[in-house]
Amino acid sequence: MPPKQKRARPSEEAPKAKRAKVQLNELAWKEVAMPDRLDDVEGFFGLEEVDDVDIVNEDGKIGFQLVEKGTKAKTGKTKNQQKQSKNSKKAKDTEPGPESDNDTEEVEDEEWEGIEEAEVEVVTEEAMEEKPVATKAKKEKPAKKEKAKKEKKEKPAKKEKKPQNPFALLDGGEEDDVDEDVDLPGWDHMKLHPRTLRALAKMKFAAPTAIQSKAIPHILSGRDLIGKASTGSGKTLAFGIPLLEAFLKSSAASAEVTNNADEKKKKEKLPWALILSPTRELAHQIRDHLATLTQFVPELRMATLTGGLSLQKQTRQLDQGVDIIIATPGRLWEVVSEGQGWIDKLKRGLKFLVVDEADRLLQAGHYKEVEELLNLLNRQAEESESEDEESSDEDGENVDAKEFKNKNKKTKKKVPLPSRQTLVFSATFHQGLQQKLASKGNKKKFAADGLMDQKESLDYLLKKLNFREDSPKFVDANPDAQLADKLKEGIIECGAMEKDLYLYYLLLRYPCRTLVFTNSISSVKRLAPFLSELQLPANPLHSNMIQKARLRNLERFSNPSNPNSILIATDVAARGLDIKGVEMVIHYHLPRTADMYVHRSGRTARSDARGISVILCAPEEVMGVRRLVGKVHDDATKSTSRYAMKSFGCDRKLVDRLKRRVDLAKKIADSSVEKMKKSKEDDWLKTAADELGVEYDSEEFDSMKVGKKGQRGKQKRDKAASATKDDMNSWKMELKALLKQKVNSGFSERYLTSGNVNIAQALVDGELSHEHIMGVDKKRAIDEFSF
Ligand SMILES: Nc1ncnc2c1ncn2[C@@H]1O[C@H](COP(=O)(O)OP(=O)(O)OP(=O)(O)O)[C@@H](O)[C@H]1O
Repeated sequence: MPPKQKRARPSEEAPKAKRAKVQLNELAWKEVAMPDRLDDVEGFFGLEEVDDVDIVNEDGKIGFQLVEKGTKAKTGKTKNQQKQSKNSKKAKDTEPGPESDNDTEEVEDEEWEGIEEAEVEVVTEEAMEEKPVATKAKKEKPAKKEKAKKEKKEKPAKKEKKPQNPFALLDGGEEDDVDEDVDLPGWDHMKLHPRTLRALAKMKFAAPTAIQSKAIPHILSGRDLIGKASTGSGKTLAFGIPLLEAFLKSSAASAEVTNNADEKKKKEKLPWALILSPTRELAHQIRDHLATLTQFVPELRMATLTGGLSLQKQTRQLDQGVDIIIATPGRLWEVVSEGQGWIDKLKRGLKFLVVDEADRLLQAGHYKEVEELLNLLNRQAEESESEDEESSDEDGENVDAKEFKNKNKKTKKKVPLPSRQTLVFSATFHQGLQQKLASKGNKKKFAADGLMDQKESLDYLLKKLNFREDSPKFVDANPDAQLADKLKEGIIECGAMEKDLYLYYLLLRYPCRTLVFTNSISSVKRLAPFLSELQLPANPLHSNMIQKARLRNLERFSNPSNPNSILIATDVAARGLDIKGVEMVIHYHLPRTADMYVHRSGRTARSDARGISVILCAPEEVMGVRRLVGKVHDDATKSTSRYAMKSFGCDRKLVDRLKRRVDLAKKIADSSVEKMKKSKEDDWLKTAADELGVEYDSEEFDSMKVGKKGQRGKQKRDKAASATKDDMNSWKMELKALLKQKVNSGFSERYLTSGNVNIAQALVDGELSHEHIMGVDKKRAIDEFSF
């Protein structure tokens, strides 16, 4: 990775005949394919490579040379070459470098240090004229054709007859002739481009979902739109398909423009769509999804701007020219603050602005950045033009920097309507939104439902979006229900202290990919080891974890080889995550808002799948559940359906039998956690006391620290921390013995009699399953609902 501010310098020597120099940025960098997952693949996410480049060393000066077509291309990034470049650069240049970027990819950045400053020499004129886009398209085609040919050889019969089903064409591995017709009657009415249809066929999406059916035609006709649809209902493609259609249409139109007419504009390659996402994980998910959709349109280029990856690499991607930017507001703000004129480019280029999960953008602390970004995007074109002139005439200060400085000083002018189309999507827009927009926000009207702050902010944000129309099209794909069709909801009423027991019961009785939500980080920290003691390994996920651990745990949770994986998470995992096979969501705590319940529960029953959401409800939460039902289910106000949430039937006898296991596991886990916490705290306090030169007395400190209110909790924690090694050992032995016993009829004798079986290992090896422990056939929680 190149360092932050270093750029290639013009050579001081006279250029050799017919050799032109280009910047590293101008090469056709290609992203290295990574497994289809959300994480950053141990730091390799976003790795790029370039073909047809040799590294040359002329008189100790490192450079790059494009090799002629037909000759064997070498990548410019072997480790040795990087080191060579780096070393030689270091040897030559003793000037202090720019301050290092504190981004997460320091290692990779370090390895690239020095290479950015090297010059790139284009040997042939033909090569020089190749634009990155064209290079990419040309290079990918032969590879695809070869693959298709290979597949054709393996399945020759399929090519002969016209496929009966629309997907057969793709299954047969036909050549990628993008103009070939794909017959997908479900999509007929939208008159989509053959390349879009081909991708849909490959994804096996035979027909649009409701939100896609309702929203896409309006977007295609040029309307601004607010789309609401339940979780997992395909909102990403509801905006993704029209974006692709518009791109295909505009590239067809621009192909008709004669070479001379708009040559300059074509070269500039302005971004024409910006998608804002509240989280980095979502941004990558959207990108992956759109990448699948646009797989037959290699000339369309996307860039993801999110935290956690090198800012320089992302900026370089932008410099190469992108069509669609998918960004989190924080990182986009950073990019525009860098001052490379990006706000100006966005203003001139954007044809689409998409805000996904708009209500989340308000809650996540991004609001300020979103607002500032929209302010800048909405600024009058003339202002930016005059600043442009100033900046180039005077001190060369960039447009963005000036806009930042002046944005508050300017007298407010009427914001002109933008030429871009604005699309806003979420699962939790309320129904009165359209009227509110039309009335331009009567704040008093919103106060009635007690959610004043959020709705006021939302109204404000929507105004900031500066829709072209007074009343943008409001499409609600599920006006009667906020939750997915195939989601079943249940409630287990239990004592507050029994939640662990019922959680264990559910996980043991109904093994499946399960997501457990809690309201606090400390609960996640406690429950993960607790379940682990019970031989149910659970992956924790909360915002205090380092990003890499979060991503790794998410990846483990979504690993298809473990269909019974468990994730214990705070609401950081509540929105947007599209993880295949999540069958059950358990609300260990009642969510704080109805919207959060909708999003949490929406991690299951996605697309056409079934799923179940169960609330573990303590007596003090009953009123909250009633309020929740009233908000989420419209028909809940009718006396006949007062309880839209059915009581989830539990085998109470079985629950009783699990009690001792749970008690022991709790003791072991709580003691371990408290011991660890205490030793960490003691270490820290001792060091602090040493530094201050005072004596550290833990008891005295504790009495000062904890008020009366916290005394009970503290006593409990102290008790847990004071468990002796012998206590722990005897609990562990007893638990181990209990875990080997059947809790129901039909338990495998092998595990009853063979005393030295390592149950955890047997579970991992797949020799032993939950059914063995339970002594019953696997049951699906969803099947327990017979309504
Ligand atoms: N037309 C279609 N037919 C079948 N499956 C589809 C179709 N469109 C999208 N899907 C699939 O549905 C799943 C959910 O889509 P998506 O993530 O876009 O949902 P969403 O509405 O944005 O959910 P959330 O509100 O939770 O973010 C994805 O796995 C996607 O591949």
